[in-house]
Amino acid sequence: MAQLNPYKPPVLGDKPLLQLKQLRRSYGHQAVVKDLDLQVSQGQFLALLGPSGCGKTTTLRMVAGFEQPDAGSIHLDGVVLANATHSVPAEQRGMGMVFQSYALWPHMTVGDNVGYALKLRGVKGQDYGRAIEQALAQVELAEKRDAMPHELSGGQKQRVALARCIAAEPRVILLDEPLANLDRHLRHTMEDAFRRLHRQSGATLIYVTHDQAEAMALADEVAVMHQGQLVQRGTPQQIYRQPRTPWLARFIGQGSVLKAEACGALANMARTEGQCIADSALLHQAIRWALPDSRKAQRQILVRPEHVRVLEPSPHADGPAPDSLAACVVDCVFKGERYQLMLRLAHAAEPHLMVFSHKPHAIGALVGVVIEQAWTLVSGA
Ligand SMILES: Nc1ncnc2c1ncn2[C@@H]1O[C@H](COP(=O)(O)OP(=O)(O)OP(=O)(O)O)[C@@H](O)[C@H]1O
Repeated sequence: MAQLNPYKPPVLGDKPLLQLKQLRRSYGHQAVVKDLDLQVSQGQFLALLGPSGCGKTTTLRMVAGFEQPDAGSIHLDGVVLANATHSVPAEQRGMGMVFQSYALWPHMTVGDNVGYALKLRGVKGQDYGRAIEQALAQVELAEKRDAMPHELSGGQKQRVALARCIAAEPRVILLDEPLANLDRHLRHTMEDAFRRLHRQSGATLIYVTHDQAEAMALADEVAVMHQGQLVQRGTPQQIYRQPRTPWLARFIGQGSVLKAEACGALANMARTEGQCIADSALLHQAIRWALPDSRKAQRQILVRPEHVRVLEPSPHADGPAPDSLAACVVDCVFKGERYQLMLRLAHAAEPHLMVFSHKPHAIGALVGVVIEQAWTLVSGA
């Protein structure tokens, strides 16, 4: 008999449900996934984020059982699902997968699409009907049970695909860019649907995306991949506020990576990565001193636009205020709620700084800026 309510309330387990250990996969001579270690707890919503081609889908396909690792292993609840010599078939892994293309059967009603896996398992009668009803209710499509797929919008089709996955009672739901085919408005609606589903069901989800805004909005943790490797993993807030490397700092959110010289009172910056520096005078001095030909120790720092204040030029002053950095406006773009400015910093090794402003600024205007805080990065990474 089918278990009609497969999911428990969202409780994150201490022990990982899914473990990827030193996972490797190559195609020909190209190593696509390199010694990847990743753990997912019961009830967790993990986003696997990275630029196109970084190996996210290959990783997900190895977890699903569509690809076999060359080395390393995948474990579910302590049981080996796959390694280089052994692979549990995809249909025996207890995984559900939702793809970019909804892959619904066009000749079946929404209800029959959702119940397809149950029927294969021999579920019939009231149990079958109730399971479909519950799965469709979770994605708020109960009223579409008798509709045909071609009568649905893209977002509705994707919700049916999700309901079909839920109805099959998987232990882990794997989602491969499920919103990639939808327009911006629908994507936001669907993000709400995913969040609600996770909150209400406590399902364990791994969500592959190259869209950082989507990953941040949805997941309780984000694992960022680059060139087949895990770069950093943490809550969306940690990934945004505390990126380790210049690459990640540029990939997530908006911001400028500047060089800062570390000497004298700034010596700590030479040694310390992963530190928030909230001393404007110190930061300005470090940025001014980091000249391109400097042989002194330098550190790269991340400056987010929300941490930069643009000073109004005083009509009487010849130059910028003494406690600010001098800059020239090279670009000003209207973004609806604010303007995004690109500034060229005078006397800095890395000349460009992105900032926000509530007012437009003329290209070529001279302004002063105050950098209120910055984050130190691993240099050279
Ligand atoms: N079956 C295959 N045969 C050969 N190369 C492959 C195969 N599948 C993937 N690749 C290559 O492996 C690399 C990683 O692909 P993968 O699909 O895992 O990346 P991704 O991060 O999911 O990218 P995207 O976001 O564009 O889907 C790419 O360079 C891709 O061309």
